Amino acid sequence: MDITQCPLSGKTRSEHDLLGYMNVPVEYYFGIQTMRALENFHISGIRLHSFPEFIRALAEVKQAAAMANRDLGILDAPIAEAIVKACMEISQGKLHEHFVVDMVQGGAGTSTNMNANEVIANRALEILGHQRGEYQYCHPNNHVNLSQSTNDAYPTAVKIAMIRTTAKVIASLRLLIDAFAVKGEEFAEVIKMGRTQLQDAVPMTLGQEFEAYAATLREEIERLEQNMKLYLEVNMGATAIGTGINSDPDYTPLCVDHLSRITGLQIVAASNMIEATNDTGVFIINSAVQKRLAVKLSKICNDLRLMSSGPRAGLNEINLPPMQPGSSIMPGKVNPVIPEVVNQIAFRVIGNDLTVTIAAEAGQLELNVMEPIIVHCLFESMEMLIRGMNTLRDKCILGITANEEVCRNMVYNSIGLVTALNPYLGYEASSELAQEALKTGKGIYELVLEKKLMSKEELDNVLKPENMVKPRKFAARK
Ligand SMILES: O=C(O)C[C@H](O)C(=O)O
Repeated sequence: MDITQCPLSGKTRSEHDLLGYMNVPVEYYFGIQTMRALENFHISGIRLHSFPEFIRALAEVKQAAAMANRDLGILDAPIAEAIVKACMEISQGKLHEHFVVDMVQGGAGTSTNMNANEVIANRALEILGHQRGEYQYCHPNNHVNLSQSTNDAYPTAVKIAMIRTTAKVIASLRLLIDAFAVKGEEFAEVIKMGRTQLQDAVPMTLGQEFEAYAATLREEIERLEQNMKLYLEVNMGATAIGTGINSDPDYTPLCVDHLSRITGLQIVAASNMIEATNDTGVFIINSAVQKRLAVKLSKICNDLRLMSSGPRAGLNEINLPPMQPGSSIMPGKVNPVIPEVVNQIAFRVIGNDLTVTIAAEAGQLELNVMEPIIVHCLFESMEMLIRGMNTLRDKCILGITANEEVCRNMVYNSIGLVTALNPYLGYEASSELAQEALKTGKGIYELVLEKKLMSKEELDNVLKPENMVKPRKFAARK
């Protein structure tokens, strides 16, 4: 819930901008420019306060800028201190309900930047002992936005928030990987049929299947961590287009130093500010990395749905924990709702990646004005991935059980078992066996003994689970 949904006293203060005057409810810490954005952008319905890490990062950027301006002597110390205090309150979680603009907006993020500038200015005014709206003492543009433009402050805040949100994605991913690894060990002895093209292939263990899920997801940690490092390069001091107009030559290093200390991140200034101001390459990579993770999660969920299909007329190799009645008409039916919802998250992340790609491509000359939709997509994808992975782990993976007998019977009744006899009988004889088994309905095991192709001891040894699920030494072929 944000402040615009709360009951108001009806009292207002008058504020003006280049378009004229507006009455701003006294309860609001934001001012006229945020009011304009509220009127203009009823778009996604998702407001800034849905992403607290973003608000925290905006406050940290504004704090670093105020400290650098104070150090340079271009912002009076009492005003700087009030701004710093207001920013610290916000980064600690206060006043988030006043960050109300829609995430999706025209104007390259100016509405977001002004929402932050106005809330900080009004809180700083209170700290200085003035009334909200008395901007002659602390002004959103003149003081809070000093030495900045949206075009450096906004992407810098986005990057800091992305680093922290990515860390949360990694934390959830690690827990999910651990859950798959635990199941990998639990199912280490469960022999089952491996399949390619959805046809019987060769045996494996269910443990190998689950350990492979852990392994494929483990690779994603490195991809996400690499991406986090790219976000450390920022363009504070670039101001509008990277030339640094209206900023002091010493502002960038000072601001970056303060920002590093405030955030605890090793932030560096971009070497080419013009490039850094119009480039969205880091967002493209981040989106691609998220898509890669989403695609892998979705593939795994497809597998879980297949392996748990049934219970009587499907593969029925595993049981997913039942989460809810599946059907309004079919009594007793239970659906794999958790993998299904994770599939849908993946579709959304894949769609968001396309949006990010198109928006990144749409940059023109010195700026990419499409950054708000990029930012919205990236945050949405990350938040959905975090929730999706937590849900998948807690409500599905940890509770999976194996139908050992079903898995084993499918191996011993399968024609695919014949592949294990290849090295002993040769491809031709094995093919004939497979065809006969198919035609007669007899098992491979039975046929080999019937035709005296191998002794029972030899056959049992070859078909031991541990001999079929990993490489082994063979005698030379004659
Ligand atoms: O808001 C600003 O500081 C600049 C704006 O994004 C613009 O380039 O028009």
